[in-house]
Amino acid sequence: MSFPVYLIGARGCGKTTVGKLLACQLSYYFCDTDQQLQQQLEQSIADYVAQHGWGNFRQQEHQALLTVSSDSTVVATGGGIILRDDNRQHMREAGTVIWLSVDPHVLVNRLTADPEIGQRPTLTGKPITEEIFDVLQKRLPLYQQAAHHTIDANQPPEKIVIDILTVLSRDSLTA
Ligand SMILES: Nc1ncnc2c1ncn2[C@@H]1O[C@H](COP(=O)(O)OP(=O)(O)O)[C@@H](O)[C@H]1O
Ligand SMILES: O=C(O)C1=C[C@@H](OP(=O)(O)O)[C@@H](O)[C@H](O)C1
Ligand SMILES: [Mg+2]
Repeated sequence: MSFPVYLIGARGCGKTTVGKLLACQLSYYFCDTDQQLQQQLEQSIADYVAQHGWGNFRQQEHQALLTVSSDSTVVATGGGIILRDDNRQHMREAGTVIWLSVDPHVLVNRLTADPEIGQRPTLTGKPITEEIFDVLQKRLPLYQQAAHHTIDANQPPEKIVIDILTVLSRDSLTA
């Protein structure tokens, strides 16, 4: 059975980028909870959060996670998916959870180069490249608790995909 593969990690760790490449290599579908949400809501995350707040966003995000969770699918989640217990439990039980672990200074460089501010409004009121250190510090235990595997994602996307395929093949051999 080809269960879903969930990519988790901080903003800018490469969930969307690596997810597309990984899906291609696995001949899986690719879904992104942020893209799913913005299409369904017909507005950017920034606009939705400005109007309805983060609490309502997290409820929408939970529903998007359930919607895109299907067999033979690579799911790129949003960086805050791990905040809800039910999201962490769902992903761990429904499929394989891969944490793309990236050094915060590398995240700063990537988010500076490509902030995608419509999708990534500030979480704390600080600029997203400043808040990343505190946000990541608070979320580390949740990424660790949710993940079946941790991958060093400070590398080029293609190398990350190779490392993910290696752990997935080990899983299938020991299943
Ligand atoms: N492994 C990587 N090496 C260098 N740049 C990367 C890597 N993964 C993603 N990026 C770049 O970082 C930015 C954020 O990537 P993205 O896939 O949107 O991350 P996420 O979905 O985790 O927020 C994009 O500009 C992307 O091109
Ligand atoms: O870290 C977070 O709480 C968020 C990360 C974003 O997704 P990416 O991690 O794909 O940027 C997006 O879901 C939203 O801005 C909230
Ligand atoms: Mg993304």
